[in-house]
Amino acid sequence: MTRKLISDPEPLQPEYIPSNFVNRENTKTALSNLIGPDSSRNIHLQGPEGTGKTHLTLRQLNQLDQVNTCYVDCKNSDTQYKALRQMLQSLTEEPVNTGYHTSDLQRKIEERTGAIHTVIVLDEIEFLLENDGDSLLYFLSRMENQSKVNVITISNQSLNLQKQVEERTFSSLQPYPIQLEPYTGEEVYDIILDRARKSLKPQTVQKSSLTYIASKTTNPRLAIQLLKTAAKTADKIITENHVQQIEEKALNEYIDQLLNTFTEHHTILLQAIEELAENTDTTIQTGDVYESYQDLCQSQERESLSNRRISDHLKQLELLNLIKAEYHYGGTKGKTREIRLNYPGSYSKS
Ligand SMILES: Nc1ncnc2c1ncn2[C@@H]1O[C@H](COP(=O)(O)OP(=O)(O)OP(=O)(O)O)[C@@H](O)[C@H]1O
Repeated sequence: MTRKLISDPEPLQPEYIPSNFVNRENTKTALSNLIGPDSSRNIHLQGPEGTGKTHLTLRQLNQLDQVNTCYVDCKNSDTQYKALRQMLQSLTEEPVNTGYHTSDLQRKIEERTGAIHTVIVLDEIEFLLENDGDSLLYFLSRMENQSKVNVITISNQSLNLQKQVEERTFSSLQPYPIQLEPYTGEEVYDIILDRARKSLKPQTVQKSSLTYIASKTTNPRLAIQLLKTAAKTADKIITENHVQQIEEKALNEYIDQLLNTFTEHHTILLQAIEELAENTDTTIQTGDVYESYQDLCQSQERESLSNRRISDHLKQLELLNLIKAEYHYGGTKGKTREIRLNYPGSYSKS
């Protein structure tokens, strides 16, 4: 990162957890009452992208003493097996080899959680539920040491947890629901103002440029990315005009970051959809996406994946909210999907 305008790059990084959260007092209080050795409640946190679900939870975990914590990002650990390995790794602070059977991992986790209060966070749980069903949640909801465990599930707005899991799982889990509402423009303004104050040199950002960013998106993650890209590229001062010039670059960096734990095929697939979207005002058929994806693979001399795998990749792009899909059932082709791009904020590709 260039340092011309930036005095401290940390507050602009995705993993930076702020000490002050703008307007989330109620959520902070709820989390501190519900998580920890005095509680065995399970929680389901839900809300649109960037509303602070992950960082508010991590902040709460950081404040707990004498407690084991396991954080699992289900985007990467999207099967019961991978998630259990990740949990055991967190609990033992040692690598866990792949030779174990699922039931061995479950037993070891039960042993560990019996000794000391444990908080298990399953972030972006929709990826695991979509890919592998609810067997992990069922196991967690029936563990022996329920009184010593908090299970926290976090999901985006589209998941209906109660519908997605079996009734027996939901009724033993009984998660306390916490709903996070989207931010207003003023709240996004306050969030980026705070980041600008902490990371930029004095008098390097015009107020109108922050107002402009806050008018473009209610997602603070994207807003912070806009500020960061603007700060890295401006000469002396960030003006509204400068933000307008770097918007597309910032959007691309934001999307790269969302996709950085996925494969190159996800990127190629999104590129195929972008190209199709440029040439049509209506929705895109899945068959056209496959074709266009295969053409792109060929032009890049890469082997393309099967339709079955590409279908799973499309679902993941949908869960990342980068595309919207409408499903149609019946007819000669069985289940079909119509797709359109869904870029964050009020952005579309020019
Ligand atoms: N109230 C707030 N005050 C300050 N910063 C915030 C606030 N809410 C969110 N942020 C910042 O916005 C970014 C996104 O937050 P976070 O990752 O916690 O959101 P999320 O709801 O988990 O998003 P997603 O569902 O997309 O994973 C982070 O940089 C976080 O620090």
